[in-house]
Amino acid sequence: MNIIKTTSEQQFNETGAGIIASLLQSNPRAILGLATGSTPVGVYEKLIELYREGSVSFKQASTYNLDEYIGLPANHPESYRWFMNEKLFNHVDILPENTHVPSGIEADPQKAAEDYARLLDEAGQIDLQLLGLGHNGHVGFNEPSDVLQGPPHIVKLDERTREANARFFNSIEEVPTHAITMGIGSILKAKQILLMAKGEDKADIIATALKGPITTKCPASFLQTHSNVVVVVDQAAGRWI
Ligand SMILES: N[C@@H]1[C@@H](O)[C@H](O)[C@@H](COP(=O)(O)O)O[C@@H]1O
Repeated sequence: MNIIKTTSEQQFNETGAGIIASLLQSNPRAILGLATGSTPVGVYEKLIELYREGSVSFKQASTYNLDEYIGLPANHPESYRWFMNEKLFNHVDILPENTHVPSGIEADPQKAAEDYARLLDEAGQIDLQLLGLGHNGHVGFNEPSDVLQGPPHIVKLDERTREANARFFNSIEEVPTHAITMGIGSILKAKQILLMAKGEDKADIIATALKGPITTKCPASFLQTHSNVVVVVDQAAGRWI
């Protein structure tokens, strides 16, 4: 596991974006697994900058997002499809049909999860999976539990996760109770994983995830079983690792 401790917000974002940009430069047809949340926002801004400078293109790339809230349509400002369009896709040369986010509005969410699983299988191996980290050790929306699931599936969100994400909604009541997420198996299939975390509030959980026991109670701990993980943290999140 390669741990990179950055010393400024700018370096944090540049490091994450640099890893993604180098992949796209060496393999323009790269398949990227992307994440939402506040952590990757600056990384996406930097990637847009690199695209505008002409140093990176997404024209032949394709993307698969980790997760989506159940019940939020693509035009809801808190849906992850909207987030991705706003924060990255609308500003680079990626073809819309090459961007994939699970659908949160299907009448049968279980089937939507199975459809996403099929789509991922057809796509082949993800070259690089970008991940943020939840305060409870979740990755994507794989919440701590007695059991974890491998393929994409429906999850009931932890109250802690809903509270953490309530900052993006008008009230906690508006935060969906369920989501569709890639499973831990889908995530671990990626060729390379880029885990990013910043801020003091992530210091304990990232140490637990990377140095503690591998347990379903901390889904991110399964990243210890992957042979190609790069971890990018700031000083605050990285203090115990
Ligand atoms: N489903 C997302 C995760 O993919 C994300 O990594 C995590 C951390 O979010 P943040 O980066 O805002 O701390 O929480 C969200 O709930």
